[in-house]
Amino acid sequence: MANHGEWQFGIYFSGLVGEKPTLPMDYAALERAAEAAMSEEVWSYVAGGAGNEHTQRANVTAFERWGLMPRMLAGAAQRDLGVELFGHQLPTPLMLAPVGVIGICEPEGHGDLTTARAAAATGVPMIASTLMQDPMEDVAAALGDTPGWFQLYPPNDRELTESLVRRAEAAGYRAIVITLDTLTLGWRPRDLTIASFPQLTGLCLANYTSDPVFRSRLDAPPEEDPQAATGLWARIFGNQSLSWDDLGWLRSLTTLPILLKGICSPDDARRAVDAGIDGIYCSNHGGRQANGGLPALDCLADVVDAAGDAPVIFDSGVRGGPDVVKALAMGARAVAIGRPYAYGLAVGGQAGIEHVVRSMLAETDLTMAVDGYPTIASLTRDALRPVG
Ligand SMILES: Cc1cc2nc3c(=O)[nH]c(=O)nc-3n(C[C@H](O)[C@H](O)[C@H](O)COP(=O)(O)O)c2cc1C
Ligand SMILES: CCCCC(=O)C(=O)O
Repeated sequence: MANHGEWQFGIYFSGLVGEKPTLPMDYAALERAAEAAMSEEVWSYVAGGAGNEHTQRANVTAFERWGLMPRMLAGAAQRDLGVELFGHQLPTPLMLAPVGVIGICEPEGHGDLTTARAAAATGVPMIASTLMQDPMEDVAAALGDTPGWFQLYPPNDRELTESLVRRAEAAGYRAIVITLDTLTLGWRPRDLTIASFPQLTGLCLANYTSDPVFRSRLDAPPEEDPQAATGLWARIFGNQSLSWDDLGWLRSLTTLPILLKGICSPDDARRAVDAGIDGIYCSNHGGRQANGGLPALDCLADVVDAAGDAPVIFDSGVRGGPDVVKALAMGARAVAIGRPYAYGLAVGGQAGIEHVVRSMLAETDLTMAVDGYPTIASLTRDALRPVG
């Protein structure tokens, strides 16, 4: 059994064992190292966002507008970061957000499997994207006992949608996350300039090309005519006519918990819960889709209030332990990271992801220790004050 507790009490400090760390110890250094490690195409794709990237930057600076109130003598010598989600006890509230094309962040092109192995080693759940270089079954096997959720981009083909959900169930994923904010791709100037997007996504169609329904739609197998497979994928990927009326049908496909990702409006959160959705994933896709929007953090509290008993997962702009703590205090049940672990993978492979995860957990744990919050339950909105 892997030791998932290495981050506790901040012992994940290379300095404590007297060695100079070989991996970056802060986010700015991680970003610089990732840019140096990645090709220009991959860097533009992963680091970039929509438009002039205002929303992407605002996601990060939104955290600076909130401060944590330190409490003394609060019994925080021992912390418990455990949370319950859909009947499962998780050791920490951290999750790996779905990053389609994570495979390309690793030269060997098996970044999905590497991510799953890092998730297994740290006990931090992975949300596996529909867009992967390795099929979901292989990724689920690499996760072992660590929970995996499957992120669904519902294609414009009901039979294929059903097949993907059934496969996810059979492979052992424990929840389905339906992403709603990317039914079409946002305006991404960096990708438009480098024009690399079709090549990069074309590498990540393993969940489609391994699917019997997808294959049945092709005249020749994808191995013989990859271009036709990519063309078909491009035609069925977007499902812009998806509506609230389709949720009943999506709900009927599985007994697994379903979450909707990309929810920022409290009205949408309410509507989702009314439609039998089990969890809300508050996110603006890390600022990669709509520019000119609100920072995701600014939407979180209202979404939590509207979701009632349904758990809310949060991502977009989380860059360190204090951000995790602030999102939890706002009411998120769990907090996910996207770019940080993709950069970890580019810089150090599996060890790089583990380093990012353990550093973030160590900083979360230490923030709670220093500020006097022993448990996730002790983190309420009372712990937060607007800065200035
Ligand atoms: C390169 C890249 C690919 C992504 N692919 C997906 C995806 O396939 N499905 C999805 O729901 N979200 C995807 N996202 C969005 C992430 O799940 C997450 O919402 C976002 O990265 C969080 O913001 P952060 O990068 O600031 O942490 C992707 C993000 C990045 C950076
Ligand atoms: C076609 C969607 C690509 C994956 C994605 O979600 C992203 O790049 O943000």
